[in-house]
Amino acid sequence: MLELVIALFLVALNGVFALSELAIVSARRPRLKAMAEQGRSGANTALALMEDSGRFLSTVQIGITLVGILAGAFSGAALGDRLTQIFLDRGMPEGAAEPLGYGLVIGIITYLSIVIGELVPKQLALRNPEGIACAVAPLMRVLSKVAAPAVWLLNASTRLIFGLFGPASDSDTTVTEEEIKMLVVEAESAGVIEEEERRMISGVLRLGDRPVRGLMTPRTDVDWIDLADGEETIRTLLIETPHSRLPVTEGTSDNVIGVVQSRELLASLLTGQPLDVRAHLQQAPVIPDTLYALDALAVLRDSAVPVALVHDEYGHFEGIVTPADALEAIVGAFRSDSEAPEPDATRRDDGSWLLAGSMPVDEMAEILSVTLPENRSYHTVGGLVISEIQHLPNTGEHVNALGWRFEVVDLDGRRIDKVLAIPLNQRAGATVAPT
Ligand SMILES: Nc1ncnc2c1ncn2[C@@H]1O[C@H](COP(=O)(O)OP(=O)(O)OP(=O)(O)O)[C@@H](O)[C@H]1O
Repeated sequence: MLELVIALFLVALNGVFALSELAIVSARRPRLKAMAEQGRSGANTALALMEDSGRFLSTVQIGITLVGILAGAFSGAALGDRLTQIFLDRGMPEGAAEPLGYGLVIGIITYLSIVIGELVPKQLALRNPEGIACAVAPLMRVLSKVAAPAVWLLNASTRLIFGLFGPASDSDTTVTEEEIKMLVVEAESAGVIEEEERRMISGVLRLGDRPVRGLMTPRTDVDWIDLADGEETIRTLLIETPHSRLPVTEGTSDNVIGVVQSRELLASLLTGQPLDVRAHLQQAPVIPDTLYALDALAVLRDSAVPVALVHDEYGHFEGIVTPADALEAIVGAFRSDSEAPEPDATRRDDGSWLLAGSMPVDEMAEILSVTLPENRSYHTVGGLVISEIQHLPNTGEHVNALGWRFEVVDLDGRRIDKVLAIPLNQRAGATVAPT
């Protein structure tokens, strides 16, 4: 009987080691940090064990190996003897009693070791790694102190063997952008950072992937002066524009020759001087629309004029970008004195979203939780709709894509102003063809 109790105890001990190992290895560091800040006991110890994972894993390995040896050498042999004796007492021949007795003991102990010693504790550990890590960490720390000399020997031997294979490759330690994004989402759900901070970090990371076309003010919205404009037209523009820098074109609208500050033109008008736009011209950097926003920001930083003129591959003037556009891509739209900004996306009670046609498509992908095709040629929600529908749509037309139905609800001229996005699983029987 005592042998049976010892065997079960060893199996359970194996389970404790398996549980502790998986819980501490798979616990998320930001969540443990948050628990430590909330005063949860064991959280700091678990973090310390994670920091020194080599020593912790060696301790667990020593524990599991010792338990296995003890279970086999002591209780296995003793239980095998006991069971063989029982079969002999019942008149079984010795040649059959011994293999049967030992075979049964090996089978039962193997079964219990796998189920109670490994599978159940590991499943348990995966369900709540941080909570279990906090609970087992103090015991594991005591054990790792007791086992320190043996652990040192194991670590030194492991390092020696790894040393024979040369230095570790960099790829193992490189953190990918995707991992950073996941970490930031986890940090937010663990309460380590605020939602607003998470949004800004995602916005900064997006700047490196987003072409400047996705955040520029398009040419249709730009207030600019043509050198051929009469004084009256320029006066009206200066009175009406809320912007302090205006691009200046000469000849064609694609030939932007620089920018002027509206303040300087107003000053010369107020002092009674003749309106000479060319005299106030400043050179602004010209950038291609495919340049990444991060690189555009570097161009603006090095430029004396904080406006970049965006041109496409054919040399057409496409729009302008200023540091304010980059900041807006990170923190969202600003309220100006003249008008409250309309949000790019508004969620409606039925789960659909009303989206601005000019909304950057990667921001849309984030709020709708969809993955955009790698080789896409569009940058805005309106561009997505046109690319899917394959023509300039009219109000009321729709197309199904990315698991959503996109319906054009408002046009501004030929420009798509508002799009209604409805999840397709909400509309039974939706089709994939434009109307
Ligand atoms: N001439 C312009 N026409 C249309 N949009 C412009 C013009 N100049 C700047 N913008 C846009 O206005 C937004 C704010 O830009 P920014 O703050 O750099 O200039 P601003 O509007 O002139 O304001 P400020 O007077 O503070 O410089 C950005 O989206 C920018 O692209």
